[in-house]
Amino acid sequence: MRQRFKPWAKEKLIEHPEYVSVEPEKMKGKWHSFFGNDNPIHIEVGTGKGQFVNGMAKQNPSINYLGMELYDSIIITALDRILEDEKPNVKLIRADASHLLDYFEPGEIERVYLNFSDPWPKSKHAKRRLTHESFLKRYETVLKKPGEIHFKTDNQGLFEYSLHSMSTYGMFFNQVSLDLHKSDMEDNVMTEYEEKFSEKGYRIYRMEAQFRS
Ligand SMILES: C[S@@+](CC[C@H](N)C(=O)[O-])C[C@H]1O[C@@H](n2cnc3c(N)ncnc32)[C@H](O)[C@@H]1O
Repeated sequence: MRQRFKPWAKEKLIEHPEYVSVEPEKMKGKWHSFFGNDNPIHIEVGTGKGQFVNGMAKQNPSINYLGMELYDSIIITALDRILEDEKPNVKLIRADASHLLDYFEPGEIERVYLNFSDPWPKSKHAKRRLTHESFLKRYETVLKKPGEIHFKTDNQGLFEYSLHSMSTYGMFFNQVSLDLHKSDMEDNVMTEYEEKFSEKGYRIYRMEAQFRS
């Protein structure tokens, strides 16, 4: 995602500790208290501008959504979206998924969403893909068993890589769609990238994968 440097973004994030955690290590094991309830917590890794987590939070008030994003200048738009109508069940974490184990206790999360993750097409960059084995290990640890990953992308190469990486890891698939917008899924919440690419006529791929318990 293209980002413009916004020097004021960090300050604004810090002004809203009720919605954004910029020091997630301090929240390890305490995420339910951040939401003020024991409802399941679902995270979107690489939430971007937060359209998905905000839409999901509106659609499913008894699930807590946590949007994780690397960059202040991008996550700031997700915060603006939350502030527009102050939903209690969506919060943000400005953090790098590579350090997931520093932020969450084992079993603290109930689902991981990966939407339109950066494809890193060169094979020398495969380790950076969010569905690389090293990331799957981290997700498996922080997820409550059995633990699911829901994944959407327009990128056929990344989708094929991810199917292979997950099945090699021993995961199985509850749903696989090779053309989501022509499928019968009724409650799909679109992400920014999904809107942009489907308007251009690109096909959207989707899967629900589960770890073996
Ligand atoms: C292509 S965008 C997709 C944004 C959004 N999910 C969507 O579908 O519209 C991918 C986002 O993932 C973020 N990202 C990439 N690697 C990450 C990581 N290791 N931890 C957290 N966020 C990451 C990027 O900064 C970027 O905003």
